[in-house]
Amino acid sequence: MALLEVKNAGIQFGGLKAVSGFNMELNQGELIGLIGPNGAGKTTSFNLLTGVYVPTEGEILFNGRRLNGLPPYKVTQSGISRTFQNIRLFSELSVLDNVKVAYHSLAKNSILSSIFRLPSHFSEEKNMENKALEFLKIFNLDSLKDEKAKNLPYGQQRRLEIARALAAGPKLLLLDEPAAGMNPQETHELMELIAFIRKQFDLTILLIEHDMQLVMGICERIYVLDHGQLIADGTPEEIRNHPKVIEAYLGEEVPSDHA
Ligand SMILES: Nc1ncnc2c1ncn2[C@@H]1O[C@H](COP(=O)(O)OP(=O)(O)OP(=O)(O)O)[C@@H](O)[C@H]1O
Repeated sequence: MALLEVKNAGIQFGGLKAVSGFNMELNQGELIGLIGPNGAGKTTSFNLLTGVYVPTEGEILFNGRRLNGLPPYKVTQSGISRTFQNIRLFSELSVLDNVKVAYHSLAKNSILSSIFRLPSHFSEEKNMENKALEFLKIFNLDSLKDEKAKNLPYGQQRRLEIARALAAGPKLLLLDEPAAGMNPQETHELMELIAFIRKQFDLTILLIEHDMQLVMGICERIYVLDHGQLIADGTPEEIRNHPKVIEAYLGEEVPSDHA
């Protein structure tokens, strides 16, 4: 059984079909790209997968369970985490607290034990802090744990957002343009980091990315959207030579190794 099955899913806003008849199957452990020209429906697809939007057509199954209509926090609890195209951190909170927030949404302890500051509250708090620090180490952000998130350079903010998404313990990680705004060196390091965390945490990763070198270099398969429709899916080689993909990208960035 596929980890994620998207069957003819779509959403309409007024008269606009932002995404329509979208089919996708992700298997455990795959690293898959989702590409398409501006406005093709990529972020909308992520919003469908994470409960931000409820599909107006089709269905989404995760581990065989129907996700349609689940609110975003329930989707996170069921094992799907994401990052955003425009970084969404708690800018006034410390780097460490930004990661700890992810645990709070999953914490087993009751609100009462927090209010009355029972011993279990403190041990869970300590536990969360240690786990959060482990993630920060992986992302090379541990020395910045007390810094406010807003003071980090852009590339580090992107990494922090991924660390936070990972801290929620997902099986499926959705990354929306993780390399946006990064320089080539940062992008290269990010590629290595993504490959590493996939192995280390036994993740399945779906990646939206405009950097074609990144997508073609690390993804096993690629889905291509255009005007809300899936126009192709296949290996990087198949996608690179696909006539519909080439047509969709005419006048835009052409997906090649050297893009
Ligand atoms: N909440 C909404 N209400 C109305 N239209 C929307 C809404 N969300 C998305 N759209 C429209 O759906 C279409 C797809 O947008 P989307 O942001 O998913 O594209 P994208 O492929 O992620 O583009 P980009 O690469 O520019 O980020 C666009 O025409 C957009 O204006």
